[in-house]
Formats: sequence, C-alpha cells, structure tokens
Amino acid sequence: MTDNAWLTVPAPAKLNLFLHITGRRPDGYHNLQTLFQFLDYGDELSFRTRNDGQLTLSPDIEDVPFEDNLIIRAARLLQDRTTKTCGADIELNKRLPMGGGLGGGSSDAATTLLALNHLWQLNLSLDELAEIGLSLGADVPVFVRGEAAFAEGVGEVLTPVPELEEPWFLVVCPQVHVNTAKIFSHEGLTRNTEIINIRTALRQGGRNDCQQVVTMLYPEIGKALNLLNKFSFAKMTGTGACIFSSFGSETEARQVSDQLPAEYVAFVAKGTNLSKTHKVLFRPS
Ligand SMILES: C[C@@](CO)(OP(=O)(O)O)[C@H](O)COP(=O)(O)OP(=O)(O)OC[C@H]1O[C@@H](n2ccc(N)nc2=O)[C@H](O)[C@@H]1O
Ligand SMILES: Nc1ncnc2c1ncn2[C@@H]1O[C@H](COP(=O)(O)OP(=O)(O)O)[C@@H](O)[C@H]1O
Repeated sequence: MTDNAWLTVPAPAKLNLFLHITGRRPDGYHNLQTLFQFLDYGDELSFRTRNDGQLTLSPDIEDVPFEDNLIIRAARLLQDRTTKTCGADIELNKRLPMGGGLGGGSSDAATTLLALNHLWQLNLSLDELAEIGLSLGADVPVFVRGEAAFAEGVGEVLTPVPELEEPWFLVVCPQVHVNTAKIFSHEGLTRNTEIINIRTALRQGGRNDCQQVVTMLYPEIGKALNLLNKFSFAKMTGTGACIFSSFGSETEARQVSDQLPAEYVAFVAKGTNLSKTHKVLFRPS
C-alpha cells in the first residue's frame, strides 16, 4: 500500500534563551515573553506516503500511546483536510530527552505538519499550519515558522529575530522529568515580570522565571546549574530540566563537556536562527 520514497526531515531542539512570565490569564495560562533559538541537533523523522489512509509510527515512544503521540495527532489534524486515502509510514529517530524543555514533542509535531503538507500536496500556508500547530501546543508555531523569534502571548505571538548571534551551546540534561503544569501552578512562581520591548529584550537578555521554583522542587537541576556555572554562566530552558551555557567555539564547549562527571548526559550543538527543518524542506543546498 506504499507508493513513494522516504523523505527524512530533522526536528530540531529549541532553547528559551530567556523566559519571563508577565501575567496569568483568566483561563489559568500564563503570558510569557521568551526568546527562542533553534539548535542544529534534534530528532529526525522519515515519511513515506501510503494511499490507504493508514498511519504507522515506529518505533513507539514508551509511555506515549500511539494516538497521543504529537506526531500522530499532527498527522490526524492534517488528514481532516484531505481525502480519505492520504496516509503515511513514519519513522522516528528520537534523540531529544522528553520533558526536557527542548521542545522535542512540539518540534516532532511541526515537522510532521510541514512534511505531510508537502507530501500530501495540501498547499496549506505557514499561517494555517501554525494555527493548527497551536492547538497541539504553545511551542509548535515557532517550529512551524522555523525562525528564531521573540515570543509573546503563550508563545504564539512571534516576532522573528534573524540577527541573533549563533553561538555554540553545551546542553546538560539532568535525568528528571519536570511537570510543566506543576511549575505553572506553584504559588512561589514569579508571575509579574515587567513587560519589555523587543529592543530591550535583545540588548539585555533576561532570566528564566521558572528556574527558582524548578530548582527548589528538583534539586538535581540546581546541582547541575551550580556545576556548569563554575565554567560558564548557565541557565535553564523552558520549564527544564535541561540547562545550557553558550560558548564562542565548539572546542570551548567540548572542553567543558569533557570535564563534566561521567554520569552527566550532555551534548554540544550550534544555535541556529533558521530551523534545520526549513533548511531541508525549503532551502535544500
Ligand atoms: C513554557 C514553555 C516554554 O517553551 O515550556 P517547555 O514546555 O518548553 O518546557 C512552553 O511554552 C510550554 O508550552 P506547552 O508545552 O504547550 O505547555 P503544556 O505542556 O501544554 O502546559 C502544561 C500546563 O502548564 C500550564 N501552562 C503552560 C504554558 C503557559 N504559557 N502557561 C501555563 O499556565 C497550563 O496549566 C498547562 O496545562
Ligand atoms: N513525539 C513526541 N515526543 C516527545 N514527547 C511527546 C511526543 N508526543 C507526545 N509527547 C508528550 O509530550 C511531553 C512533552 O514533551 P517534550 O516536547 O519532549 O518536552 P518539553 O515540552 O519539556 O520540551 C512528553 O512528556 C510526552 O508525554
């Protein structure tokens, strides 16, 4: 029932270079101001179209039922806009830790939307795909649009920032799973950071307002921050658990990585202002 060659597309990680919480909405969600940049490291998905309307995914992600997987949820939302015959076999090479603040699930969803829109020839615009993506998660639109961005609202009001420096990052992934809902509902969370404009944001940078509560609830993350801070200023991405430091070169980042205790899970990657998904799908060299 297959009729096509495989198309392999990256699903890169993101970092929140800073994350400010500026208020709480009546529905309980929080307004943020955050700066997203991509990494040249992430998951990889391969797609092959089928003409029987079936979706398959291999391998499964442990503890994530098939229909709950953001890849399948994204594909189903696109199937709603197709004829009954559009299907796909999907292979997932999962490299990003889950619930690490690197946006792996959101990136997988965005890559699925972009790749299947292309393969099924749906011709949906990036605006339409970003809107579909937002129904899956607040971080999906930035991956759909593929440009480093200053984000407001719950993360969906995006202003591209193509001029950001693209340093090397050392990302350390403490082996704990942070519960995002628990962080956002914590009474000790800072929720009133002053709203800044984009020029101030780019000039001054900022902090991660979740970090204090997260390190209190998950001491392993505080421990990793203390250790990395001995080499270079370290910060948390998203609601954690991963933390990062930036460096002027890959060599410097690797030198620090080599000095971490063996039990630390870490990787070195370059920051990129254009996501690798877009490079592969829209600007192949
Ligand atoms: C805060 C960020 C920054 O990138 O964290 P990471 O997920 O990357 O760590 C994201 O915007 C996370 O967005 P998203 O991934 O969609 O959040 P979810 O897991 O759906 O959120 C779980 C719960 O956290 C709360 N929540 C989430 C986002 C937000 N802006 N305000 C909230 O109050 C809500 O109670 C929600 O039900
Ligand atoms: N394809 C997927 N990859 C990762 N997580 C997924 C996926 N589909 C569903 N999930 C669920 O989404 C949660 C958040 O995943 P992830 O995006 O990796 O974390 P974060 O938002 O902290 O970066 C996971 O704990 C998992 O339950």
